[in-house]
Amino acid sequence: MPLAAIAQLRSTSSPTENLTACLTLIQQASAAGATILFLPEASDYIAPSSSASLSLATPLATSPFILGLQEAARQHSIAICVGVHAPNADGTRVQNLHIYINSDGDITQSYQKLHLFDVNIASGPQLQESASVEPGSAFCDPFSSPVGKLGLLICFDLRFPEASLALRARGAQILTYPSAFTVPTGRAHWEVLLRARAVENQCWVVAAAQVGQHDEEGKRRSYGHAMVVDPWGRVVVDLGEEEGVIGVFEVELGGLEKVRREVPLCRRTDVYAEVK
Ligand SMILES: O=C(O)CNC(=O)[C@H](CS)NC(=O)CCC(=O)C(=O)O
Repeated sequence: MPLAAIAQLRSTSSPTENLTACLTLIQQASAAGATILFLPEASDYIAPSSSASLSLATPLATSPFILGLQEAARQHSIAICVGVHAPNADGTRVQNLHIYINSDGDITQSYQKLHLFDVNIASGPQLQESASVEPGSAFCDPFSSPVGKLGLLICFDLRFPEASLALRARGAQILTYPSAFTVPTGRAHWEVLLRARAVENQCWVVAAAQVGQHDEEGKRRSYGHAMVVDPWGRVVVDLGEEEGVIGVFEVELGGLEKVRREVPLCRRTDVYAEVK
C-alpha cells in the first residue's frame, strides 16, 4: 500500500525560511518512503497584516518558493499538496490557493479557497480574510493521486459540509484541508469537524496544519494538531503542537469501500436538495 506523509509547520513572513523548512520536510517524507506529502495552508508565508500579505504574493510561475518545491518534487519523485498565495489578475488582492504538484514537478491542479474567514469574536480572534483575499468561484474536480482520488479544499472550508459532499459526489476518496486554524476555534471545533467530514462523507480526511506563533508581535498564532482521519472516523495521525514534523500513514482504500458498502447513505433527495 502506498505511504503518505502529512506535515506540520510554523511559517513566518519569510518565504525563503519557509522554503528551507518545507525542503527538509520533503526530504524526510521521501526518506520515509512516502509517495505524497501534504503541506499546510499558506506554507509560503503567514504575514502579520493584509498589506504585508499583498506585497509578498508572487505569481506561481516565478515564485522561488514554488519553483523550489517543484524541483524537490522532481528530485525525490514525490507528489506535493500545498497551500500558497498568488496575486489575482489585477494585482489588487491575493488568491489563497491549494495546488497539487505531481512527482514530475508539474503543477497539475489548483483550487482557490471558496469561503473566506471573516470573524469577529469578542475574546479573539478578529480576522478579515476578505480584506486581502479574492474568493474562488469553482471546485477543482477530484483527481487521481498515488494514494487515491483527492478533493481539494482549504481550512475554513471545513465548516461547510456542502463543499465536502459536492466533492464526494464527484468521486473524492480523500478530502484535504490544509489549514491554519486559530487557537481558540481549533480547541473548540477542529477535531470534531474533521471527524464529522470523514464520517458523513465516508472519506479519508487529511488536514496538514500550521502551528505556533508566526510573527514577533504575536498577532498570528495557529492551533496545530495536523490530523488524518480514516473513513470510520478514527484519528490515525495527530501531530499535536510540534513544529516542523511529519506523520506517515497508509491510505487503505479497501476499508473505505467496506464502510461505504456496510453503511449505505441513501439520501432523501425527494425531501431535501441534492448536493451536486
Ligand atoms: O492568512 C493567511 O495567509 C493564511 N490564511 C489563514 O490563516 C486563514 C484565513 S485568515 N485562516 C483560516 O481560514 C482559519 C479558519 C479557522 O480558524 C476557523 O474556521 O476556525
